[in-house]
Amino acid sequence: MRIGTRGSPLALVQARQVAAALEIHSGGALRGEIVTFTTSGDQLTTERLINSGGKGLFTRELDAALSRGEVDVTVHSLKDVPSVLPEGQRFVAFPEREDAREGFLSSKYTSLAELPEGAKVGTASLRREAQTLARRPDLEIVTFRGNVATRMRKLEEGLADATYLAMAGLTRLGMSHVAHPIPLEEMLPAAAQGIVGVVARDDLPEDAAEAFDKMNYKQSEAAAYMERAFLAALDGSCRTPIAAHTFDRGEEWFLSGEVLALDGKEKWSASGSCPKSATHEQMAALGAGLAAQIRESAGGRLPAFGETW
Ligand SMILES: NCc1[nH]cc(CCC(=O)O)c1CC(=O)O
Repeated sequence: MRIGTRGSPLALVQARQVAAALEIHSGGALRGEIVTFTTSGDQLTTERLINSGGKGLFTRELDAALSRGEVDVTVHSLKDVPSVLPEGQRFVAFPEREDAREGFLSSKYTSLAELPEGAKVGTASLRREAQTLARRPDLEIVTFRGNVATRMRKLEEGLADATYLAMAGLTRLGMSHVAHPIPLEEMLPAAAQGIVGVVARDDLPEDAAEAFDKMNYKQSEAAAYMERAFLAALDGSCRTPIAAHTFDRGEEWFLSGEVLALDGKEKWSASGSCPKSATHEQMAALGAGLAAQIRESAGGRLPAFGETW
């Protein structure tokens, strides 16, 4: 099986884990060969350009390669995957979710609360920017892009006093020790953060489909459907101030979502639950329902997402 992926260190770790699981779950009958692609998102270096580049920046080239049959499956960080997959493609596995929390990185401070008045926080994420300003309007946001090593160097150079990275990425790279995890209730992560999605064409052979089904985790799958439905109903992506997370409450899934004004001065939240036995449609209905509640309570004051692309 040819496994398409971005070439970043994190993407490669994720693709290799899928390749290893494929081999195990097919009893050695199937092997994975990693094929790397550079996506439009990888080429972005200009400040804020990422916010005007459109949806699917990190997936477009992989989607095309899968459609053309150059690869058999693609592996993605689910939070970078647009709400609607290309025609003829479907998810075949959501492996075990990694730590979904945000990580706080700083050489001097251990949390947002400790930062002195007017300190600089580096991020290129509109969600992290809005969530930061909501709690600390005095802070200054500076644009921070690049991989983990680049961002840590920027911190050391003093370009910012602190930054955020997803614990999932850091943990997969064996670097979770550089960050202070932020409780989920304190800073709700991006929808699908920490989840990996495996995508195939509709014509995936049965033996491969079975192997992917065995590496699928019900928890990751449920969270994927609920959080992505919430996001889709708000027409957002990981570059808009929308956050969502699914909590495990025994017999039920508890979905919590929020949308913020770009300056963090307003915040709309909604939450609800559904039984773990719910169908994908019922899960998606919960996500869409919470989004509708937020639209109603915001009454036309939601940021105009369409215009931020
Ligand atoms: N938007 C970039 C991106 N996409 C996935 C991850 C981390 C891994 C994950 O959340 O699954 C990151 C980096 C980050 O937000 O710190």
